[in-house]
Amino acid sequence: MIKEKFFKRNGGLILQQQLSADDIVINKTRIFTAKELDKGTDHFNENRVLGRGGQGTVYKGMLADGNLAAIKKSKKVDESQLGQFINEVVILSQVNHRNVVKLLGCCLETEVPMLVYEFIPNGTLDRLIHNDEEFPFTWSLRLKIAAEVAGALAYLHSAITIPIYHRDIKSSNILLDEKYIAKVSDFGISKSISIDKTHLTTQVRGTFGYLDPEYFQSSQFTEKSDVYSFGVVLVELLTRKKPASLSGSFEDSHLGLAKRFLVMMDENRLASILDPQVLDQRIEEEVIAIAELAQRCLNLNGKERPTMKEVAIVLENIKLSANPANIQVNFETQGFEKGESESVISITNPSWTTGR
Ligand SMILES: Nc1ncnc2c1ncn2[C@@H]1O[C@H](COP(=O)(O)OP(=O)(O)OP(=O)(O)O)[C@@H](O)[C@H]1O
Repeated sequence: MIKEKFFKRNGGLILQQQLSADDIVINKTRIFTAKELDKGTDHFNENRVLGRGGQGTVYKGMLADGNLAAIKKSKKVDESQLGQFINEVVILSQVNHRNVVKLLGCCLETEVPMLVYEFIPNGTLDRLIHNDEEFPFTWSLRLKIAAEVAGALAYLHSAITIPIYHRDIKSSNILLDEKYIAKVSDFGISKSISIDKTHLTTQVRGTFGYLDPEYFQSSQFTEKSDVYSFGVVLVELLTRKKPASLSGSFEDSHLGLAKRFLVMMDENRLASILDPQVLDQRIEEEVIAIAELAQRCLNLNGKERPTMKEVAIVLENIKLSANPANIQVNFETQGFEKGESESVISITNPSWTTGR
């Protein structure tokens, strides 16, 4: 039968094997029929398209139980690339975290395999930062999203039995739900270290602007490469600028955002690169703490970067001590306007600056 042929070709047997090795997982990951997904997306109607990525097209659909879902239909790929699809199923079915998008299951009996996720209604962080200027993107929301993503990555790196590296952290892979809770998505090129023990890859993967320069040179992906990419997301949250802008001034496009940010930090000119909305909100002490954290994440030497766990702790501490009455710092060293000096005194609660 043709369905069986596709199921086998799409890695269904490998998947069944992997999933049956884990009783808990098998209960969670459903195998959907082609019929249910076809019906739920109105025959993969163009007006149901949520977005298109490197791996395929994502459709909004309704499942037989009435729940909304995002259905990722892979591009036509040759058999060697099908592993990437199964990879995402195997990895995501081991993960259970409130800030990681939930995989509901997959469908392998069609010519191109499909993945079914919970539907996340508020688009991507990328859209919020760069395409939604009307949105009142408060500092506390930025801080909350950063802390949530860091928590999810810390969990993936260390809290589960087999560490998982995401390998493509960027603002367009961070989805936002109805309450603007962040959900990390797109695990297509992730690796759990049990699958790839050496982390030595022949082909450098990831996204321009977010890619760890050390990994780019050595092809050796480490947990610190995710830390670097997360650092770029922090800089996006601070500046509302694109990581690899092809438009704008020569200076903008010539140097990537991460590099420009590091130059500004070195020259004590942080204020000149910040999003004006961030400056307006008078939370300079927190901004400096986040900028310093981003600077550490972007260290060219991976070993010098903090772990995601450290990053998550620092962010939680900044959130907790985000009471301007308790924290005062001298901003003039980072090039803030002298006129803002009424909020400039000395540090009385430096816990977040040390990350402890
Ligand atoms: N669970 C989901 N709920 C709602 N929308 C989603 C969901 N997953 C993906 N999308 C939408 O589909 C788009 C494409 O997602 P996808 O992960 O395939 O690609 P990408 O991250 O944009 O690109 P690439 O795969 O090349 O890195 C996303 O930008 C998002 O708008």
